[in-house]
Amino acid sequence: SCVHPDRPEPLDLHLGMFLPTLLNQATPEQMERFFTPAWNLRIIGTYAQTEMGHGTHLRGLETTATFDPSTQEFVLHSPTISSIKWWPGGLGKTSNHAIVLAQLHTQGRCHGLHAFIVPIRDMDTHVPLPGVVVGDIGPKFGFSEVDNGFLKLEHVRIPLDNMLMKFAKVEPDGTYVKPPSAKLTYGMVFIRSMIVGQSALALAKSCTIAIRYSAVRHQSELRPGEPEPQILNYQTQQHKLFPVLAAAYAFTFVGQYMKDTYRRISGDIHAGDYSQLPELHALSAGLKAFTTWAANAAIEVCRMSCGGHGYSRSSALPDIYVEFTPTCTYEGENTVMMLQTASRYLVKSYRQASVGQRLQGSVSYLSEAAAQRLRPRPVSGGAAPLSTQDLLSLVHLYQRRAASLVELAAKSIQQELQRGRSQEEAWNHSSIDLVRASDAHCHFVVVKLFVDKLEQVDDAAVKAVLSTLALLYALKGLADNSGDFLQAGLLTVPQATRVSARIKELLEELRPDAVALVDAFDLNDRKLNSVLGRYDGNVYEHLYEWARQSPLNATEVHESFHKYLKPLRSRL
Ligand SMILES: CC(C)(COP(=O)(O)OP(=O)(O)OC[C@H]1O[C@@H](n2cnc3c(N)ncnc32)[C@H](O)[C@@H]1OP(=O)(O)O)[C@@H](O)C(=O)NCCC(=O)NCCSC(=O)CCCC(=O)O
Ligand SMILES: Cc1cc2nc3c(=O)[nH]c(=O)nc-3n(C[C@H](O)[C@H](O)[C@H](O)COP(=O)(O)OP(=O)(O)OC[C@H]3O[C@@H](n4cnc5c(N)ncnc54)[C@H](O)[C@@H]3O)c2cc1C
Repeated sequence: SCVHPDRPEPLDLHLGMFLPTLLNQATPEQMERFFTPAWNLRIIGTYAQTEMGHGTHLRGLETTATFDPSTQEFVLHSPTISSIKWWPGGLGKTSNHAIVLAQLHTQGRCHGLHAFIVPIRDMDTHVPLPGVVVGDIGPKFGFSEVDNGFLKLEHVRIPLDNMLMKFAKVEPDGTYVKPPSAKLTYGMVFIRSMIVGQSALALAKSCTIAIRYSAVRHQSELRPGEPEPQILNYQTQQHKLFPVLAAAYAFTFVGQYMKDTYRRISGDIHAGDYSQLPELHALSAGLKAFTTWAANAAIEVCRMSCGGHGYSRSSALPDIYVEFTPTCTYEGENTVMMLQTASRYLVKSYRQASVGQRLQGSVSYLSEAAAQRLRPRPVSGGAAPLSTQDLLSLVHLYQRRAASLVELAAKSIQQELQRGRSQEEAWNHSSIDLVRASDAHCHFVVVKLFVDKLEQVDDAAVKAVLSTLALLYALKGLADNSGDFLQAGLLTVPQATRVSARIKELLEELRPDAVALVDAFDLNDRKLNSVLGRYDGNVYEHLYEWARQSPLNATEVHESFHKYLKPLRSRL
């Protein structure tokens, strides 16, 4: 990571999952035996959970770890082709250890998924150990620097104390001791929380490149006879890029919040208080999905906004895209994560609120919504007056949209049940609504955190421009999702028209500050690694320079001319 800052590389899983999983799930003795050498890079580890046949449905994983009390060992085994571990980063060639997730069998019973530390390569020769079949899975969409691997375990024996036993335990006689909370073994909340910050960084990089380049690039005529304007002066260009800029700021604040929340709640967990784990799981799953989906789409908007040069790898945007897009899939596929937030949290909370329970945390608004439903509605009905200036009223609007979509999803489940479907069938037949509800909930959380953040800004000028960005973020989201707001009776058609007009004004207001706002992300040229996004704006000279370095230009006449073209021509 020192050689390629922010680029994927073979040690990512070691640093991002192997070490943190040890920190969270290893006993003090295991910390000494594994963490210290891992910290010193003698042990290089990866996190091997996904199998060829299953990534999402963890209960469907097939790898087994069977305890043999006669030797005090676990026998790790991949019983089928589909049970071969598949995808772990750094597994193919780099790692000498893996944390393997396997179904624990002891005393003839299966106790579900547990984590085991499995040495896979000889510590001196790096040759795979007996019974370990390991290799690289081949070329991918991107990530070519990373040896994502496969791992087939053939009755591989590891000592009893290689099971991560901070929570669940196996005694020497094979007795299984349950963890204090079954949910602790899921893990993954750490990385999901951190991915939110990665979304912000990917957005910040992309819009820095696209906005700087749009200030350098001149194209077409705005007024006949006048010099070609900077493309950043076109309203459509601003409409593409300024909402991305606003989202980059929003997600930066949400990323900081997620980091703090993770620290706070994981502190409680270490102290034995698990009460906030559901909130942390729901928030990290939902915001991981919400921010990665948004960033994934926005990177491509930025790339296309650079015209032809955006397609050149010199822009850095193609690499940013292929390196970022797997965040929508790994660490929990996004749709599945949205459904976790919806089901396990929003719908459950909705039901609790409906019977009058007061809710805490990010869903407390569902209590208010439930209370409002009990009050008689005003006779006039209709949407409340909308202020395109007042951020707090917009937060409230997002909150009411989320509440209404949660209600819609919960009602859909109810209706499906009344039709005689089973709970699971009713659930599947409502899952489009459930994902929509989660999306709206996350959108509300993002808008709220952005607005909350403004309260902490003292500098009046900074506060003013950040407020403009927050307003743009909120109104653009309103315009993009106007169907939801209209359907929920929170917006009228004339109000929607006013929102579009206000967005245009905000774009114009932001134009003079746009370049300064991306400079404020403080991403240096080395980190951006983009010819189009250079700080000095000297794009064309360096584009020419970059092309001259292309391997095809190493010789004036390419060997293909002598090998193929010339002989072919002589035969014609
Ligand atoms: C799909 C689910 C969420 C559901 O699993 P399930 O066993 O069917 O569970 P359920 O019945 O829905 O829920 C049971 C219960 O467990 C809770 N729960 C679920 N996940 C967590 C968690 N992480 N923390 C805390 N709690 C969790 C749920 O909310 C449920 O709670 P409840 O019973 O309602 O109170 C889960 O299995 C899962 O997380 N799958 C995704 C797998 C994944 O994330 N794999 C990542 C592999 S590593 C990787 O990709 C590395 C990337 C490379 C890089 O970072 O560079
Ligand atoms: C670059 C990269 C690196 C990775 N690194 C690692 C690693 O280091 N370690 C590791 O263990 N794994 C790793 N993975 C694997 C990754 O975690 C899984 O691919 C991911 O969890 C998704 O699981 P899946 O592939 O089984 O997708 P699937 O679950 O098969 O998803 C396919 C489709 O089915 C849908 N679907 C599945 N279940 C449901 C459901 N219940 N409800 C509705 N729709 C559903 C999904 O929404 C999706 O549209 C990596 C993957 C990639 C791409």
